[in-house]
Order: sequence, then structure tokens, then C-alpha cells
Amino acid sequence: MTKLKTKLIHGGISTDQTTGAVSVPIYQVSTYKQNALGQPKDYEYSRSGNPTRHALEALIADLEEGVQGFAFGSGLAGIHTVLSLFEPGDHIIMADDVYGGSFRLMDKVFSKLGIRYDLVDMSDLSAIEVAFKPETKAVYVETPSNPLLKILDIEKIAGLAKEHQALTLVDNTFATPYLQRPLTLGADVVMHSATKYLGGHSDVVAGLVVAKSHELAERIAFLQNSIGGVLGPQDSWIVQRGIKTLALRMEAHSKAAMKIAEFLEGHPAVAKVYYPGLASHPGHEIAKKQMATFGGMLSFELVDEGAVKGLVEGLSYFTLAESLGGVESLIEVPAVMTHASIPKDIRESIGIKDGLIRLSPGIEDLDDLLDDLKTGLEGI
Ligand SMILES: Cc1ncc(COP(=O)(O)O)c(C=O)c1O
Ligand SMILES: N[C@@H](CCSC[C@H](N)C(=O)O)C(=O)O
Repeated sequence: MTKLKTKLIHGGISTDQTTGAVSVPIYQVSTYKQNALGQPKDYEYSRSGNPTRHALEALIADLEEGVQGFAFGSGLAGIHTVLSLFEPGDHIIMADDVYGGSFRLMDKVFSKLGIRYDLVDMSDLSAIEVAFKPETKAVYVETPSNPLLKILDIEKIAGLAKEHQALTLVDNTFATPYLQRPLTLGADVVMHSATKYLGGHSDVVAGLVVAKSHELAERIAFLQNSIGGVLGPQDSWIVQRGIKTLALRMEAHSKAAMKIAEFLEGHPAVAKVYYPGLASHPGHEIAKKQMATFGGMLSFELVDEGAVKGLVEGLSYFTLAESLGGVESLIEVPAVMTHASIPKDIRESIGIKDGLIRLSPGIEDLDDLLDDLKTGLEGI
């Protein structure tokens, strides 16, 4: 079987069938000449299908080991399309610590359409069991989670969902298919903000979705075309190019995150570190089982919450910015930035404290990154 590192380069559609070009060209086009009335060629209109986007969709399906991939104009556009599978009256069990925008989409958009949800701490399997209702149609998982790096057991959760005839939807943004493949663990749909590690260079906003079955793929294809939030050809090409170096980048990000987590865990100014690679992390054993390495993201709290502003504004190589997964290191405060869309009481109940700091180490020299943090922590 072809190894994943090879698939990153040769998977899906990786060359141009017509010219032999070794990267799929950017088909910057909206429509296609038809052979005769009612006889289109392979493509008819670029919302319905575009060769550059199709190459990316085939690649992500290959990497995630699903039957069909779909590319969208953002991660949330992809999640929106997946949640559009459900109907008024349906109920979804959602992990309590999901990306703030995914929570907002459920809470402010789909709730209004009559789709109900409950937030559940899915690291407690018995809590999931209790949350099932006759109307539960899906379990929505994010692991590792944003921003607390909670690890959820995909295989066990998918098993429970199946017993209740519910789908398992997994946001695999933090792990990427290089570290974890949810469809092979029993999930039905995988979602990505390709804006992050898949794109990898903080230069594109994109979303990817992969279905495990033909039946689901058909329904998602219908919704993708009907709703229309597709990714353009230029951005499809950028994401496909990013994916080619995913293996090298994920190895570097994971190594940096591990070293930084160990450094922070031993620092007297740091109260708590959230990184699944640490033996102290409650999800460490599950992460070992379902991930190839522990990933590139970590969060931490300072002993003195009042020092957060000084630290995050004062570093040289960690840029204060939302987003993650790029080659450059980023730092942010979820309560004020990426997760501000979650009401404070809910944020606090799930453990996102105002002083929580999230790091996305890039691929700079690791000693420079460690020195930067060391100097920053000395200065607070
Ligand atoms: C885990 C996760 N899922 C989904 C999204 C949404 O992606 P996008 O910003 O590409 O819409 C994000 C970030 O925005 C995220 O961090
Ligand atoms: N201001 C944005 C928040 C973007 S968060 C981006 C990314 N998911 C991250 O976690 O850094 C919004 O309100 O949507």
C-alpha cells in the first residue's frame, strides 16, 4: 500500500492529464464549451466542478481514505455544508471544546433553523451515552481540540454513535491526515480548516471535507453545489501545493511543540501546560494510540494572569495573531481572540480561562523559539 508521505506528492490527481505538467494547472475558468446541446464534457460550470479544485478534492479523499473530497471557500463553509445534512428537529451532540466559530455556527445559525445541540465533555464516554436522544443524528468531534488540546477517543465515540444510528463527524484540523485518519477509526465525515496546516503558509483560507460512504458523498456533493461555497481554482492550487510538504512540516511542528511544552512545564512562571505529548496530559494514552505524533499546537496558563498581555505582545518570533498551522510561529489569547464568540460563562465552564495562551510553533530554528519564550518569561 502506498505510504502517506508518497501520497502527499502523488495522491489524488497530481499531474495534468493533457500536458503532463507535474503540478495541476490553475484552470481559472467559470464555464466549459459543450460538445452538443445537452452533452457537456467532464465539466460544465465551475461551482459544480473545476479541474484544479477536483485535483485537490481527489487528493484529500486519498489522504483521509474516504470515497470523495470536497473543497470550500473556508473551513466554516465546509462545516456549514456538512451540518446542512440535518433537518429541523434533529439533535447533534457536540464536543464542548470546539473551535469558537464552529460553536457559533451551531449556536447562532443552525439552532435558528431548528437543529438542536448539546455540548458534552466527550472525554467522558458515559456523558455521551447519557446525551443521546431518539432525535440524535450526529456526534460532532474535534480532536485535538482548539484551544485546550483535549483528546477524544474517535474509535470509541464512533462505536457509540453507530449503536445509536448517528453519524460521527470529526474536525481533523489540528492533527491533519498525516497524524490521524478518523475515517479509518469509524468516523463518517472528516472536516478541515485547510487554512491551517494543510495550506501551511498562512496565505489562504479554505475548507475540506471527506465522506466515507458513497451515500454521504452524494448528499454532500448535492449540498456543495446547491449552497455554492466552493474554493476557487487559484486557492485550490495553493492548498494542493501546501499539502506536498505536509509531512516535513508536521514533523517539525510536532518536534517544536514537544520541546516547548517540556520547557514551559518546567518553568516557574507557568501554571499549566496543555499538550497531548506530555505524560501529564489526561489524553496522552489515547493520543499515543490514535495519532502518529502529538501535533504542533499547545496552550498554557501563567501563574500571574496579569502578565499575559506583556508576554504575548513582547516576543520576537511569535507573532500575535489569530490562526495556526503556518510556517511562522503565532501566539494568541483565545478568550480575547479566536474564541471570543463563545459567551464567557460557557468558555469558563469548559475551562478556557481569560489568561489561556495558545501557541502555534512554526518551523523556525527551535533554539531561537525557545530563547524567545525564555526571554519573554523572564521579562514578565
Ligand atoms: C479547528 C477549527 N475548525 C474550523 C475552523 C474554521 O476554519 P476557517 O477559518 O478556515 O473557516 C477553525 C479556524 O477558523 C479551526 O481552528
Ligand atoms: N475573528 C475570527 C476568529 C478566527 S479564529 C481562526 C482559527 N480558527 C484559530 O483558532 O486561530 C472569527 O470571529 O471568526
